[in-house]
Amino acid sequence: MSKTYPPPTAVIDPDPSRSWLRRAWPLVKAHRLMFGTALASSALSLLVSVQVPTLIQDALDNSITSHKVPLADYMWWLVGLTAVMLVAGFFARQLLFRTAYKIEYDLRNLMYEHLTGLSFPFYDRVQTGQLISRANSDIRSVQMYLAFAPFMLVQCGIAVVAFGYMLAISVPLAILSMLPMPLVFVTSRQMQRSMFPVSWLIQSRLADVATVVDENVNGVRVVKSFAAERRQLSLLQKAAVKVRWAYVKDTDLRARWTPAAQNLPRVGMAIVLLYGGYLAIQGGLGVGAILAFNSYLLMLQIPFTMLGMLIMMGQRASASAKRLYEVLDEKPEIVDSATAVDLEDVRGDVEFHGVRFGYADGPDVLDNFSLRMDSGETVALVGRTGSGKSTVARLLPRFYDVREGSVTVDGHDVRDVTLHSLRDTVGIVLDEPFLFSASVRDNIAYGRPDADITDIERVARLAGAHEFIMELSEGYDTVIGERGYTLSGGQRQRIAIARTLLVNPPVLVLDDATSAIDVQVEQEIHAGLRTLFAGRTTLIIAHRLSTISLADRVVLLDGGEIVADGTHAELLESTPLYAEVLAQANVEELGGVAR
Ligand SMILES: Nc1ncnc2c1ncn2[C@@H]1O[C@H](COP(=O)(O)OP(=O)(O)OP(=O)(O)O)[C@@H](O)[C@H]1O
Repeated sequence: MSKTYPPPTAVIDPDPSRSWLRRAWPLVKAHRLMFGTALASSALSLLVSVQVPTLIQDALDNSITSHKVPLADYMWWLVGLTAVMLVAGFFARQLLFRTAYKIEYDLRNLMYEHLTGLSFPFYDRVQTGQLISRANSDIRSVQMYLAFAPFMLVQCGIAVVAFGYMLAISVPLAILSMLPMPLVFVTSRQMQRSMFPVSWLIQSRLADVATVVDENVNGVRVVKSFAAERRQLSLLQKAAVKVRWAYVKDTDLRARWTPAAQNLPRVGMAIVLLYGGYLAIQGGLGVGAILAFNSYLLMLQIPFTMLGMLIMMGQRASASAKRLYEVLDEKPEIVDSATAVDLEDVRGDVEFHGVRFGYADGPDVLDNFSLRMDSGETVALVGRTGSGKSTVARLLPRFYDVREGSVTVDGHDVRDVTLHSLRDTVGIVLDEPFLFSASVRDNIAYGRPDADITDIERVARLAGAHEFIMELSEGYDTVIGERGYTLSGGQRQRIAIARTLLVNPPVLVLDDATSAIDVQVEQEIHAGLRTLFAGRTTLIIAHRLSTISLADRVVLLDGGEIVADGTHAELLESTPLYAEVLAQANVEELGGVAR
């Protein structure tokens, strides 16, 4: 049963000329009620805590020293204030962290939603693994700053109130006791400044370790087949040593700076003791006042050390936000045009007309490529390796846009129809199909999650997958290992064919989709494949003679354009290159079998 999850409550401001904080502001604003209550509760709790030293001072001076007021009065006041601080502190923390995690949820979903919407050219260009592992820490640092910086500012604001109380007790003592505070600020700022680069280093080195581990795990089959475990291990060790070095450096710096930052305020206490004590001896100040002063000084120390941290967090968040925005500002290249219409009642006439295409800024892969496929026709596309066959396949569902010319389905340019309806119309099966770590049933039903088991079994039979699925330990409920590695290449391909067939697309593209299926098994499923192709326009990219024989027509691709078009027998007769390509492909296959 599928459950729908709430979408992000806000999006970032799209104007890239604005500061990162302004652009992120809508994320905070979306939770303003909760966040505002958190900040108000925190301010209340802090305001009350500022009263406590004064209360103790009065208790000392009025009850203990001079017995003017019963001590119990102060005790009840203290109990009352503590109760308020408890409740306000609870709400402050609860709501603050909730806001922080909501912001994080929004940011993470925004990123993921955006990444999902980006087109193939982006994924060709960017190292997505690094990007996603970095995104996690970037999201965290932006979230921390957005939620905790205002919280820290409230603390700083309360420090001003505390200082007001100190001034009310004694102006000269207040000023004198504050003398070490700039030093506290400078020290903590220095501390953060020297630790900032190291914390960056830790993050990027951790990302390096993650990459090595990821490659080791995902490439485990290559690693083991070359017996390269030692080499991989030493790569990992090298990366791990670098992480350790950075952590040790971080600890060194902490050990050097933290005691100074923590103990410097004691200089202020010494001043209070010395000058305050002098004033008390002179009779100008009560003992309670000295005690209250010390408490206020401690309260003031927190914001002064925090300011340094706040600046550092701001720098980090700004760098992180810029990286996130780089992705969020990336515009999907392949999108529905404003006037896009749905492809409906598709017959399946497909035409490539004078297509010129190349990847990114690269050279043309296809040049003046024209191909017409009538509804229901099965065409095999043959060509040397690298001649652009897969590229043709990718243009049909509009994974990429052509540089010149057009690709049409039923006469509609693929750029004029909605991507959704186009991709429902054109089913594509790749040679290395990606399967998910889910049950066989869920994998086949990927394009139609509500399909019932009868339909799933029907397409599995057509794709020649039913028999081996039934032999799996739990049949259709067997969970496939990561990327489908618990199945053979041919089995994976058959599941992928079934998955596409379930959607019942009127146009089908098989890009080397049966290459890993045993020649004999392929022959066995030919009857099924023929049934599949009947009634839909099918483009088969294949090397094998047996697969090519399923087609009504064969076209030969060379130098980015079609050089021959006809039946297999005609091409064999008229075009020496065709025979050459076939011979090469089938020799390779035989060689592969021999190896
Ligand atoms: N994503 C990509 N980005 C840049 N260039 C690419 C990309 N995909 C393919 N190419 C280039 O385009 C050319 C055609 O590749 P294509 O995969 O279409 O060939 P093919 O005929 O299917 O080859 P094969 O039979 O080996 O699968 C090649 O030179 C290849 O290097």
